[in-house]
Amino acid sequence: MPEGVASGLEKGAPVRLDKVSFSYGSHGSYGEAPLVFDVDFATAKINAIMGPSGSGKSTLLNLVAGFETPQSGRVLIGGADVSAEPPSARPVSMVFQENNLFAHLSVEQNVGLGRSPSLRLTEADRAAIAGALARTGLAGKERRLPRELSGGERQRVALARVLVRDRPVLLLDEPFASLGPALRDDMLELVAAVHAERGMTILFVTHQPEDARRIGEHMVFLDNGLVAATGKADDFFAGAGPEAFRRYIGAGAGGAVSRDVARKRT
Ligand SMILES: Nc1ncnc2c1ncn2[C@@H]1O[C@H](COP(=O)(O)OP(=O)(O)OP(=O)(O)O)[C@@H](O)[C@H]1O
Repeated sequence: MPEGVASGLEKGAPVRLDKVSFSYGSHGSYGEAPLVFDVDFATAKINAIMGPSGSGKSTLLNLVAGFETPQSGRVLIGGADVSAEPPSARPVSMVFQENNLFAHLSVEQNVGLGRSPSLRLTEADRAAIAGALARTGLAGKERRLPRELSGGERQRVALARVLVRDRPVLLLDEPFASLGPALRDDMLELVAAVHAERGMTILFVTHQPEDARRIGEHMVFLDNGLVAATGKADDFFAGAGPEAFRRYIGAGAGGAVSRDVARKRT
């Protein structure tokens, strides 16, 4: 990966979408309203991104990652305009809900890709990979193929790769949505612990209010292709969020603002 954009960035680079507009297909000519994002994410914090299905959460992450290109406006990471940069040149890592791994490569190789796309690894790379595998509870599973792992273990491999890449921005697109509640809890703990160590800026798309409540520090709420509200996650869950947010989590999680939902880490 080209190091140009990443080098010199401190941990937890600021991420900003400056009047970004985007529409799929024929640039909106069939009447689809464009998605418009004008937002600053909290630097070095865990930003929860929530909103109804179709509100634009994945599109927003893809614009930051470079898988989509704005029709107008700018994507700024660490103050630099990366709008024209391909994904590989952007100082970000991304973990999806699934399919993060290459099926024919071992755990160790999948993690190694975070260090070198050609898997030409130095001793220092190998040490970093071993450290990341230990950190994510995968020591001893180095030689396994992804199909020989559980769903949770596969997501741990993806997180181990994030660790060895060591980028200042981490994009998480519902990475634990297909895991059961106990496993999801473990993974949230791991993300929170990694964030405490590394301090990267995290953009965390989730449909689960309890997940956002548990590790989210800042909230970005999308509605209908727009940033409808932003603020401290605690304030949103204390009922100070917009009516649309209360309706959303009320409908989606049976009144998740109540106190008995997973308590936030301190
Ligand atoms: N590849 C695509 N081509 C055309 N339209 C798309 C494409 N991907 C998404 N859209 C549309 O863009 C809008 C935003 O979609 P997006 O996937 O970003 O929403 P989301 O908030 O992530 O939804 P979900 O919570 O269901 O994953 C939706 O109206 C969706 O139908």
